[in-house]
Amino acid sequence: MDKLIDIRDVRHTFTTRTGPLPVLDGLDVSVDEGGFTAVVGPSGCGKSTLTRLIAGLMIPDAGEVRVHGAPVTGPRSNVGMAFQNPVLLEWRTILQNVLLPLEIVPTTLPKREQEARARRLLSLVGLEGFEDKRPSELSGGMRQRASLCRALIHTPEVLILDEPFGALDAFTREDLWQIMHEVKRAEPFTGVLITHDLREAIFLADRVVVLSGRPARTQYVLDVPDTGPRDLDHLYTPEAAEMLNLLRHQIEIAQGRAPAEPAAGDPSPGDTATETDGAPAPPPGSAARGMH
Ligand SMILES: Nc1ncnc2c1ncn2[C@@H]1O[C@H](COP(=O)(O)OP(=O)(O)OP(=O)(O)O)[C@@H](O)[C@H]1O
Repeated sequence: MDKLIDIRDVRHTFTTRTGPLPVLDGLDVSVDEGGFTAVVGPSGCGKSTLTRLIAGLMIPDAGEVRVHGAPVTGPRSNVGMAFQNPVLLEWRTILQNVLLPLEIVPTTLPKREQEARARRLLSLVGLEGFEDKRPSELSGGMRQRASLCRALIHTPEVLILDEPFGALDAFTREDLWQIMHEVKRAEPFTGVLITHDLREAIFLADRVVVLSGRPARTQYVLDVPDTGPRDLDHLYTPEAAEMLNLLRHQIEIAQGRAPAEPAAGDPSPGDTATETDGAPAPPPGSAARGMH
């Protein structure tokens, strides 16, 4: 499969009032066309900065950010974004909110077809009948579903989801995970999901990238095996438990609460022991790569 997003050895330091703040230091992330990559890591490590790189909202000090093989040199209009706070405009109906990107990004789609597409997306996420409501008339989960339709209306090349379900209660969140699978089947997209929820990461994504603490580098990559259509029961299988254990261990390393593992080929510190002793092994069918 072709890489749609290819980020290599990216380094970046922000200038702040209190001095330089190194945020990224060796970031490698690639997302295949049609793939869905989740990015996890300690709070404040640089996950949202990564989404800004993909959207072309900032250019890194060093390294490469390519989309479809071309270097990203400025803001990209063909990116859809959804955030934890959906920020829908109260003076517009839900349908008008979903149509908003088409007023900003040039489109050749005739008006009637734009509206038909917005209605189709709303129906796909279960919001049929709510097209003429105002955002305040919807629950938090419904607003987030509308925000997802808005992010998809212009058929973006890349869909970026920055903790979109973080503020929702557990049941609503799980509903939305299932809706996401339905949306991806009906409207295939290439996705990048930023999340703090490891269950969400393995349920939605086909690849999970673990970032180290700040300045972030790519610490670990887990390819989630494709087990066909996923339902929530999938999260309670031994394979899922193993993946979650492994990712949790990697997060502990990223937070500095567990020792880092040696790179392949590094001399072992003891006669027989290795630093990976005690670390969970990758579950069968998954491919895991440590990055050093
Ligand atoms: N434009 C900026 N100027 C200066 N510092 C910034 C800027 N943008 C982000 N930062 C800082 O860079 C660091 C990484 O921010 P970022 O939002 O990417 O982290 P994050 O991993 O998404 O955080 P969280 O998990 O808390 O959402 C933070 O310390 C943040 O304060």
